[in-house]
Amino acid sequence: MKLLTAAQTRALDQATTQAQRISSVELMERAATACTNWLLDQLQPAFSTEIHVFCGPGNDGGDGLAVARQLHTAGYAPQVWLLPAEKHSADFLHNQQQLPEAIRCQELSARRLPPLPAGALVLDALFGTGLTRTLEGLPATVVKHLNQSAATVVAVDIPSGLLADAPQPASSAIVRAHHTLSFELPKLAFLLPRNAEFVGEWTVLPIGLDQPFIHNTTVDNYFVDAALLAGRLPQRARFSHKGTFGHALLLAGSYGKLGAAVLAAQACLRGGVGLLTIRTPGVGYTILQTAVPEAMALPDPASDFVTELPELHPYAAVGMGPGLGQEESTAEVLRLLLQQVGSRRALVLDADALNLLGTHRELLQKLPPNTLLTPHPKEFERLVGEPALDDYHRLDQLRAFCREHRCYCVLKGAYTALGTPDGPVYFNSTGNPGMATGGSGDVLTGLLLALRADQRLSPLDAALLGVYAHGRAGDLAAAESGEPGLIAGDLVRFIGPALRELEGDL
Ligand SMILES: NC(=O)C1=CN([C@@H]2O[C@H](COP(=O)(O)OP(=O)(O)OC[C@H]3O[C@@H](n4cnc5c(N)ncnc54)[C@H](OP(=O)(O)O)[C@@H]3O)[C@@H](O)[C@H]2O)[C@H](O)CC1
Ligand SMILES: [K+]
Repeated sequence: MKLLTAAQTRALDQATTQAQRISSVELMERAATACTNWLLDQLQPAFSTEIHVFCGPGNDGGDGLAVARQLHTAGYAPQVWLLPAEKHSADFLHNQQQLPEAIRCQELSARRLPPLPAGALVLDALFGTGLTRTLEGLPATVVKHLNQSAATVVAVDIPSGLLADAPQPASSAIVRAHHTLSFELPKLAFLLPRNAEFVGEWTVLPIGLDQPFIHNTTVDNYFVDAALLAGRLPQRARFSHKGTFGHALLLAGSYGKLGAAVLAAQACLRGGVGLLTIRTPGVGYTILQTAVPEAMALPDPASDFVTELPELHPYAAVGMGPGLGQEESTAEVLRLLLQQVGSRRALVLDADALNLLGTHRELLQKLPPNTLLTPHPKEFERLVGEPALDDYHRLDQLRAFCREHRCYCVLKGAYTALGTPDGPVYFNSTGNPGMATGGSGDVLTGLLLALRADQRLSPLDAALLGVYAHGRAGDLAAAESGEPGLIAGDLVRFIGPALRELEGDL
């Protein structure tokens, strides 16, 4: 799915009314119907539920008025609260006129704020994507009132006070919704860590907006769902051979951290690699040959760390990082690797390989094009050399980093963000908090290494598929073990089923 800016969303509304020859009031009615149906699904059949609909002066408020009317028709008794304003949108005024007299409709003031007890339902239709500045005065007081209440708050389109696509002061008054109902597409703001407390659970409600317009709109950000990945992972042809799926080299492990190498190796095999060779310190030889008999082991002459780079000739892809440690001799291996890997061999760098890049910054200039890096936010900060001011600044840093180094960078988080050399950022939709556990990143590295070794996949597709399948494996594992009980080894077991879901033209 594409993530449109607020301005693009407005243009999409217009394109839809033109293409479908409907009025904007009809579109608003559709949007309201989608919200009402969602609410009825949640409510039924608690007709006694106390419902308060808070409406602002624009079309978000117009949506709220239409929902109130529809809920009334469905047998509920919503109360409407209006924010006083000098001007109102035409569609707001239209829906205000349509409001049945039986609905209690009152104007808000600092002294007239309704008590909102636990069990009450609040519909936040104060402001939507037309927000132009931070809320102050009465609107901010109302938001504070909603946030202090014990009621369940459902935001129409976006929590009021939150900008859809731009940073805002940390002190901004923003509704903390339990649920957010977004029309047709999610918004960039939903995917950023800082906004989780405002957006709550979010749901996209399709309202039949113009698909050709969406198709032809160029965006900076995508939300990666199964539909976006359809057809990107071909089924294996009967006559395919190990060469098709590539021979990968994994440099991983150090004394006390061989588990990282084992997990990455197992994930690489489950990811479908043709052949896998692992370079570990001598101490890892027996461990790897026992734990991962499907892989070949190439022990380093040193017992505790990787200190020598093997001959790269046989390999289609090289992965380096899990559990390596940050010895100077290992940094030297990374330096040689960057010199020798060439531009045709795929390269995946993670964990200590990234930390070594952060401490040997001159090596950053040697990254071959299409290198795939998988930092978590702290590793990313070390890579770029300065902390991010906020989530949007971090996204800017990600875009700038990928442009400068012509690389792909997987910034790990709740909605893992894949930065690409040409600018677009792809936010992943799969995964769960159970995956915040040791070894989860090592599994991702192994899986990505396998997909980068696969000769059929572009660097972008390998990265998108790997990140999505990793999260999906986490979701399948959590369904079995629960989130707290999930361990990285479970992810390995579910890589196969996750990839199978993506295979072919699902
Ligand atoms: N996406 C869709 O397909 C549909 C969306 N719909 C809904 O429409 C809103 C967007 O409506 P819009 O009228 O553009 O904007 P808002 O309702 O968010 O608010 C605009 C009014 O609010 C004033 N405003 C803006 N910021 C502030 C502020 N900080 N303090 C006070 N007042 C503010 C603004 O006044 P200005 O002075 O800035 O002009 C406007 O009066 C979208 O979110 C959906 O809910 C449609 O229903 C159709 C389908
Ligand atoms: K809202």
